[in-house]
Amino acid sequence: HGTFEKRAQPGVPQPVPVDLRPLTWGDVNIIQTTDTHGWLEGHIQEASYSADFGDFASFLYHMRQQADHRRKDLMVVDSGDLHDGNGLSDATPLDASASNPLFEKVNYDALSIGNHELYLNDVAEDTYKNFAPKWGRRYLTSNVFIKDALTNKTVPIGNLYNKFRLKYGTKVMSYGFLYNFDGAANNTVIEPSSTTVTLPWFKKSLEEDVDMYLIVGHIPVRWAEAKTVVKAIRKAHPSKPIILMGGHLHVRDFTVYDPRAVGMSAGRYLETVGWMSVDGVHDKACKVEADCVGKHLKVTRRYLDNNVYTYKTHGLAHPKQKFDTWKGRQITTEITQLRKTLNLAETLGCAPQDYYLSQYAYTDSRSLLNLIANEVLPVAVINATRPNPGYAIVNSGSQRFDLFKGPFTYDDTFIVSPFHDDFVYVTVPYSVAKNVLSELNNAPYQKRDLGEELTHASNATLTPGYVTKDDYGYGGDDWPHSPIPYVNAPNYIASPLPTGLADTDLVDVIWLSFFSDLMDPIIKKLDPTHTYVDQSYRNDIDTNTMLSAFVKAKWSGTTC
Ligand SMILES: Nc1nc2c(ncn2[C@@H]2O[C@H](COP(=O)(O)O)[C@@H](O)[C@H]2O)c(=O)[nH]1
Ligand SMILES: [Zn+2]
Ligand SMILES: [Zn+2]
Repeated sequence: HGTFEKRAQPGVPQPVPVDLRPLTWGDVNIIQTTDTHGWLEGHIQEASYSADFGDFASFLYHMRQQADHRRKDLMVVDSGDLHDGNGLSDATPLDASASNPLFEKVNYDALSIGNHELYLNDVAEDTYKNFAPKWGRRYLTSNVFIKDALTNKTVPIGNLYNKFRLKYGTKVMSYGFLYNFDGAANNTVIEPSSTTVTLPWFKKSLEEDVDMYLIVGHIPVRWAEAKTVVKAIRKAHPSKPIILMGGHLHVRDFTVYDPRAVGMSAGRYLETVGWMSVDGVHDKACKVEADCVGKHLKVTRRYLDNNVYTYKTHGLAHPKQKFDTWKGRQITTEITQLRKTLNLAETLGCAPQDYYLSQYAYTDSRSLLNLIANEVLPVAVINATRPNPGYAIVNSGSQRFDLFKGPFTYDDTFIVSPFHDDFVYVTVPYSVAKNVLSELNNAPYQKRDLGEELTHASNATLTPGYVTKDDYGYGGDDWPHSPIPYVNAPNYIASPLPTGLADTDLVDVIWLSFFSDLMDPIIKKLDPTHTYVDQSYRNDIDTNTMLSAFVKAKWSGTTC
């Protein structure tokens, strides 16, 4: 094996190198990234995921060399959500404007759009005008449209579909589907996949002569929207292989729709790179489709930890071979330069301990959400000079990652809390304020189904990490880890409710403009006698800057 070279910061514990099982290659092989959310630098505080996008590019070079050696087809795909979660993509005035050019240096065969490319008009416009065209027909948006400001026409952001032929002869029909996302910017339209599959263009695309169908989508593999597309293709083609490379839930997952149709998603934040091999795409027995109905494809899946040891082990034909490529080094250099330009490593303060997003219950002092609710909101958001006491609420989904002990940098503000929502408020009687949070947390909301908590037998010498059980059971994780606990949190969290108040006393209820569409009806329901108008609470603090303001107020001045 290659030595475990770390890009992680000095002092970051190194995983004990292990024997990684060789990957299985099939007729057709697929490498997937999804929900990278700007993490092109990799994880400098977590050695297991410490490779950067330049290393990933070098890995792809070696894998493409192996595909040539084996004369097997290899596709590289991405399923969207390219920003919101890292300084590289979020520290520029227009999100992803500096990170997308880096992303474009990796040659993907098919890509699709994520919901994070669609929350803001200018980001959707930039994706349509500048990012999608860079990929030609490879940027797939079968059910995502934009109102073109120049022509005033509503057009696909990328391509509805793309039929292409791979190097060793596999003919692929590819689509890009987004889940039924209902929070998109008003210059975009998301068409339910159940509608799309009934349209003439889709039906006509099914008449093309191809060997397999590839659905690259920002769509959870087990959700109805995904199954709708698979079923529609299966109805037209009883045994053509169908491969869905999904995402959005930030989980490692793999599912079997039928003996010749499978779906996979490769986690999040460039922690994971998905590997799938499919044998049977060119099965000579399938002269006519009827001959192979129900005949299982031979599929393997593997969730690779994004680190150089993994890439060398699986990518190099022999351990002494040089791993770094010129392109890989160029990307790494540009990432380093961009981090400097954006000043991402600037230390704002010193975190006294680790705070975890999902490893501990929200009530636990090691929970990040507990820190946000009980310290950040009271210190950095609530304005104590106002006549009424404040009660601040945020959605737990606004917090994106763990916060580690030690130097807290400008980059960390985007890693943990990347969004820039304003705080708005209404002044209501305490009788209303005390019921708002429970109403919010009982509201209908697409909770993240992160799959069942894994209780794999943990081994003390294993580094903590993903332990995944999917439709093929355990064994998908390339690197054996001890499981990290996952604890669900309420969808909304709040600062402590003001105490000692009578029901008629007034309270400023403060929340993020991101979920005013939920809040306004709740306030109305709790106090039908009043018509409240949301007002801006303060113009100097948003979801992102509340964290930097708190760190400067409470954690600066101490040396780590
Ligand atoms: N406060 C905000 N929360 C947001 C915003 N955009 C997304 N979100 C949260 O993220 C999840 C979806 O994330 P994904 O990576 O799984 O697609 C969403 O459910 C919200 O909770 C935002 O602008 N502000
Ligand atoms: Zn995502
Ligand atoms: Zn998403």
